[in-house]
Amino acid sequence: MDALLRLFRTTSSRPDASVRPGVFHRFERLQRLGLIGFIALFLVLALMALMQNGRSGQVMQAHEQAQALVGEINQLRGRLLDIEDALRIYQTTDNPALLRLRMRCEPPCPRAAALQALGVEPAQRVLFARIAEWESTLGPLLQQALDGGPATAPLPLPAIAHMRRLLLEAEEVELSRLRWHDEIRRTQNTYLQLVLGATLLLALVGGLLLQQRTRALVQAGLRAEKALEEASLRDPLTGAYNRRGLDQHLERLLRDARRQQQPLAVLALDLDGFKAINDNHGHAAGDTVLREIVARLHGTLRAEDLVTRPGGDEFVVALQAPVDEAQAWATAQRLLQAVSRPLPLPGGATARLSASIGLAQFPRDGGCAQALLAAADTASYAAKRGGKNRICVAGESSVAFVPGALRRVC
Ligand SMILES: Nc1nc2c(ncn2[C@@H]2O[C@H](COP(=O)(O)OP(=O)(O)OP(=O)(O)O)[C@@H](O)[C@H]2O)c(=O)[nH]1
Repeated sequence: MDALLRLFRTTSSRPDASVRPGVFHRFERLQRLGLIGFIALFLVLALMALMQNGRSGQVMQAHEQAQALVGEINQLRGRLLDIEDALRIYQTTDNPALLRLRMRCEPPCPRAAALQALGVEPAQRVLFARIAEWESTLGPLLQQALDGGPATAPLPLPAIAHMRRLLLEAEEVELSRLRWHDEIRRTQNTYLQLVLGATLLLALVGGLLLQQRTRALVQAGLRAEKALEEASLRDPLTGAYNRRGLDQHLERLLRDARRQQQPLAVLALDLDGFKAINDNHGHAAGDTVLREIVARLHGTLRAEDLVTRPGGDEFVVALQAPVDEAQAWATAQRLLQAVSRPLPLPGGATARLSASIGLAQFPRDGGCAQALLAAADTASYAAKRGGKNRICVAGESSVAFVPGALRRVC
C-alpha cells in the first residue's frame, strides 16, 4: 500500500512548469499512470468477480432449492393421482383390495411434510402448511376406506382435488422462480461479458498507446544516442572533429583508399604565433580565431575531406582518396593562403597568422593512421623549425613551400 501511495505521489507531483517535459519524462509519467490504471482495473475486476461469485452462489442455492421443491411437488401430485384413481375404482367395484393395491407406494412415500421442510419463502410455507393440513384430513378418510368403510361416502375425492390444486399453485410458484433464476443468470452472463469486453478493449487501447509511446521513446533514445556519439567525436569550441573523431574517420578514409588502391593525404597544420593573440587580445579572441580557422579550412576543402582539431592550435586535415602529391601540395598551399588572410577579432581589431604544415601521403609515408599522423607531425615540426609559414613533405624534409617562393629547403 505504501509503495502504491509513493507511486501515486510521484505521479501526481507537478513538474516545474518552466521546464518542458522531454519524451523520457513523459514516458515515465505515462508508465506510472498506466501501472496505476492497471492496478485499479485489476482491483475493480477482482471486487466484481468476488461480488458476482457471491451473488451466483446465492442464486444457485435458491435454484437448487426450487428444483428440489418442484421434484417433491411432482412426486406428491403423482401420489395423489394414484390415490384418486384407486378411490374411483373402489367406488365402482367396492373391492378394498383394489384400493389397497393402488395406494401402495415405494417407501419413503411422498409427504407434504417434506415440502414444509424444504420451503423457504413465508408465503410458500403457509401454502405447504395447508397442503399438510389437507393431507392429515385425508389420511383417516383413506384409512376408513381401506378398513372397508362405506364405499360411497364420505370418500375424500373433493379433498384430494383441492389438494392437487394447491400443489399446482405451489408448482407454478416454483417454476416461475426457476424461470426468474434463469433470467438472472442470463443477465449476469451478459453483464460479465460486457465487463470483460470493456476490460479487453481498455487493455488493447492501453497496450497500443504504450506501444506507440515506446516506439517514440526508442526513436528518441536512438537519436539521443547518435547525437551523443556524434558530440563525443566533436570539439565543442569549433565543431571540428576531435582526436577521437580523427581516429575514427581517418580509419574509414584509409579503408576506402586501401580498397580503391588510391593515394590519400594527411596534413598536420600548426598555427604560428597563436599564443600572442591570446596574450594580446584575450582568450575569447583566441577562441574566435580558432573557430574562424576551422571555417576557413572547411571553405577551402571538399565536403568529403576531414577537418579535425586534436588539441590547442593544431589541426589535422585528411584529403579523401584519390589525391596525388601534386593535388595535396596545391591544397596545402590554399590552406596556407586561407590562414594568412586577416582575421577579424571581437572589438573590431584584426590579426594575422600563418601556419606550419606537414604533408604525409598514404601509402608512401605510412600504411596506417598512426604512422601517417606521425609522419605528418614530424613534417609539421620540420616546417616550424624551418622558419614557420611553410609546408614540409614527409620523408622529403628538404622540400618545403614558402608563400612567395616556389620550393625551398626547410
Ligand atoms: N583561446 C584558446 N587558446 C588555446 C586553446 N587551446 C590551446 N590554446 C592556447 O594555444 C597556445 C598554443 O601554444 P603554442 O603552440 O606554443 O603557441 P604558438 O604561439 O602558436 O607557438 P608556435 O606554435 O611555436 O608558433 C597556448 O597558449 C594555449 O593556451 C583554446 O581552446 N582556446
